[in-house]
Amino acid sequence: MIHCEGLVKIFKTDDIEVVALQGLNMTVEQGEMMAIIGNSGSGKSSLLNILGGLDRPSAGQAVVGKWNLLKMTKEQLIEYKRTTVGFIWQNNGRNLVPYLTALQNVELPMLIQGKRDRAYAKQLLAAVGLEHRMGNRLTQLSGGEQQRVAIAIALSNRPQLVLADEPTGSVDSATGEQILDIFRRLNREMGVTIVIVTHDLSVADKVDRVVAIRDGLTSTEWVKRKLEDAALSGIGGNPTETLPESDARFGERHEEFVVVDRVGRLQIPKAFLDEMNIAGKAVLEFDGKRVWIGSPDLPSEAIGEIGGERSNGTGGDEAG
Ligand SMILES: Nc1ncnc2c1ncn2[C@@H]1O[C@H](COP(=O)(O)OP(=O)(O)OP(=O)(O)O)[C@@H](O)[C@H]1O
Repeated sequence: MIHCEGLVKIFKTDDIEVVALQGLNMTVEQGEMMAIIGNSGSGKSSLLNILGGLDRPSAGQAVVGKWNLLKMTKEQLIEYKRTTVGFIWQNNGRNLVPYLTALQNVELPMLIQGKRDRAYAKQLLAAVGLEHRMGNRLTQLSGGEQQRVAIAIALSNRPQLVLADEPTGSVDSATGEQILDIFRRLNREMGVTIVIVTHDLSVADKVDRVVAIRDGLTSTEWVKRKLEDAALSGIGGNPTETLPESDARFGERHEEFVVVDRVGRLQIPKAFLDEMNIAGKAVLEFDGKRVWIGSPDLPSEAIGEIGGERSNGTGGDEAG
């Protein structure tokens, strides 16, 4: 559904250039529900805005379904936004009209496109659990209910892809959980691909996969373990070491992978680099099964020894 390769986004202001995405690679399968996680300024919104057709990439590849986001004309971009993608923001004021009812709000984008479908609008509001609130004005709804109206609106053009930027950011945790459950149901029942950008680690429990973005690049990926795998201990090393905010509970349920791009580049977590005293360059050794990364100050036999110990299962934490 989504394929980004070497994606670059540069923001130019008068005297400064900010490289928000530095050659990012990411693939999302059709029908997947996944989350993108990362610190403030890591490039999450830049990526989501590109995928939503709200902003143009500077270079690289970004393909969503049949659409090539780098090569689209203005007219194609409008058509893409109208037919393929639905957007949900944390601040849902961006796509809600306060003095209209919930139902009128959902019908509005349909009207603009000349395709009003009251039955479908009602069906969407029922799907987000608001059948009893359809006739209420937005000002009469709670923040969580308004967010559910925003989800119904995002689905009003029957999109194949829904992009949600911090959808649980401004609601309490119980409402946040409800919203994620709605996403999951829509994903299962309607087959919509869902990409959620968040700081919120509890989202990870509700999605199939989490991709971390660091400095404008995908760095680490966590895939939800199958139940039987989760019962086994020790798979995937010690994920909590590199998890954002070290959430051990999350680590127990997900298997961690480092993202390696087509030309073999990967990101080593800063904590590991500091621990190993690596700055600027490192030495690499391949023992036939694993690649070991060490500081240039470490004699190469030492890396070999560590490798030997590890493959015998007696070593400590992994270095590479
Ligand atoms: N319109 C813009 N003009 C200039 N720089 C920008 C613009 N939008 C984003 N940036 C810069 O690009 C980088 C990535 O920003 P982005 O908003 O994508 O990060 P983010 O991960 O979504 O952060 P947050 O979680 O705080 O929203 C930051 O350094 C930011 O300052």
